[in-house]
Amino acid sequence: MIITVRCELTKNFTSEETVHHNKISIIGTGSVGMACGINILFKGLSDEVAFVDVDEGKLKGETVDLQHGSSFMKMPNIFSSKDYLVSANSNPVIIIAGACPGKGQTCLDVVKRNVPFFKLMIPNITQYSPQCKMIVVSSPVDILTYVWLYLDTAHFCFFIGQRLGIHSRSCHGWIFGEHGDSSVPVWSGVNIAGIPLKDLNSEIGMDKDPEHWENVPKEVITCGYEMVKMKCHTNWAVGLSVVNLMESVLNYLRRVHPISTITKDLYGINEKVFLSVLCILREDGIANVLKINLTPEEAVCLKECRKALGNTEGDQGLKLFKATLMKLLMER
Ligand SMILES: NC(=O)c1ccc[n+]([C@@H]2O[C@H](COP(=O)([O-])OP(=O)(O)OC[C@H]3O[C@@H](n4cnc5c(N)ncnc54)[C@H](O)[C@@H]3O)[C@@H](O)[C@H]2O)c1
Repeated sequence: MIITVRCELTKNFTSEETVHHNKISIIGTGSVGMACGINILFKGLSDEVAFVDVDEGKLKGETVDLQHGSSFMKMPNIFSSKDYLVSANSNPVIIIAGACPGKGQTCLDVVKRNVPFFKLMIPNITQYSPQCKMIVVSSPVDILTYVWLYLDTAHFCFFIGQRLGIHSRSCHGWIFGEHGDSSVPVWSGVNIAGIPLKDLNSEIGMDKDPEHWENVPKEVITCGYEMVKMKCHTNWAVGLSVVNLMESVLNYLRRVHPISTITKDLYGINEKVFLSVLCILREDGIANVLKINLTPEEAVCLKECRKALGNTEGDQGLKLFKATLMKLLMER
């Protein structure tokens, strides 16, 4: 037997084989994938993280760069490969690979480009992690049910906090409905330490509001586009919000999050529709939907929002994407 420094330094009491209990895989090491990865590593949410990407050079570069920072991480087991075998026995698997809308492109263009990616990715993921939950972050927007509205609410609280000089975590308020122009800011629920801002300014968020708080939700809608103009993509806030939701699931936290789920007979909307509402998130997903009191005006806005979503649902490209995704999931 060759005497090495390692044998001299330590005495083995158990087998050297590493046993991992909790592995997360990230498919796609672009800007959003790496933002999610770094958050998971810093929080120590799993005891192993595996990355998969088609671009081997980038994959290796990102992995080695992260591994070199291991001393500063709570959990340093980072692996990667182009081969999905590296993702075996993961739960959850986060899918962040795929095309982003380029300049002048619509969501539809991304749909058409992302369908072949999904056809390739989902069978590979499920082959090695048949029991996994999948969290989809890739565009198009209506598949991002667990992400978008949560991110909008985070932006909403941030902008409120900026105006008041208070940390956004101490600003409570929500965006309901959908991600986009018809999203609904629930001003009646906005409060700081239980003090409703509506009690201090009864016109808050309305057109005649002398303080123009109605600009806050407008900023929420436009800030993503502004960031894309400045840095060509967005990644940090979405990465943080994805990992925060995962924390609720993985750590059995039963926290309340504003996230999209399929709803029926809620807030006067009788049809089945994906809407962002307040949900209790637990280890196996959404446990309950919280029914809060909306003002009649907010309820009307939510119905308008449902109509806007209805228009999107009629979109042939989105129908094609959903049908393909559902077929792939059913084939698991
Ligand atoms: N939910 C949100 O808020 C949000 C925000 C930003 C971006 N996005 C979406 O997330 C996705 C990724 O965004 P990004 O900025 O990280 O993009 P990016 O271009 O930086 O990275 C995409 C990565 O996916 C990889 N990839 C492509 N096809 C693959 C495949 N078949 N298998 C494995 N890897 C593959 C690419 O090599 C690349 O590294 C896009 O669809 C984008 O629209 C969502």
